[in-house]
Amino acid sequence: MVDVAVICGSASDTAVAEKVFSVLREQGVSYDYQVISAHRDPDRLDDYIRSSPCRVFIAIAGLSAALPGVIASKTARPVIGVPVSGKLMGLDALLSIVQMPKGVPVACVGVDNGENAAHLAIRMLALASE
Ligand SMILES: Nc1c(C(=O)O)ncn1[C@@H]1O[C@H](COP(=O)(O)O)[C@@H](O)[C@H]1O
Repeated sequence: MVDVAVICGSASDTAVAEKVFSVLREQGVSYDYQVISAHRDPDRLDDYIRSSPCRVFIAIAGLSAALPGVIASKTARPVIGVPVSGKLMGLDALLSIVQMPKGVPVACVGVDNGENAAHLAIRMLALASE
């Protein structure tokens, strides 16, 4: 059983994931880490979402960042997206994550701001434990 599932679209997003881990570790929150692309490996992503016992997902992705939205389409658990800076300073990923259609919500933190994704996840978890 883990509290948070952290998923990156690519191993190249690891530096942003490390920011998430550092806050979660500091606060004693358990997490699982996976690199799974919704674009490149949709079936494995589907399997992971179905089998993960986590309570919150943090999805980290750059470029055309479908990952957080695809996760949100497959679970009712909260999804926090972290846009990663890349070719367009992260604006492409930011807009991909923020502009979700109604009914499929994704919370979005600032570009490369893995720390805030972890802090927001911790606040969500606190709702259930208070
Ligand atoms: N946005 C996505 C998705 C996805 O949304 O499924 N899969 C990979 N990516 C992003 O592509 C960028 C370049 O990836 P590579 O470095 O592997 O070419 C990464 O920032 C990743 O998050």
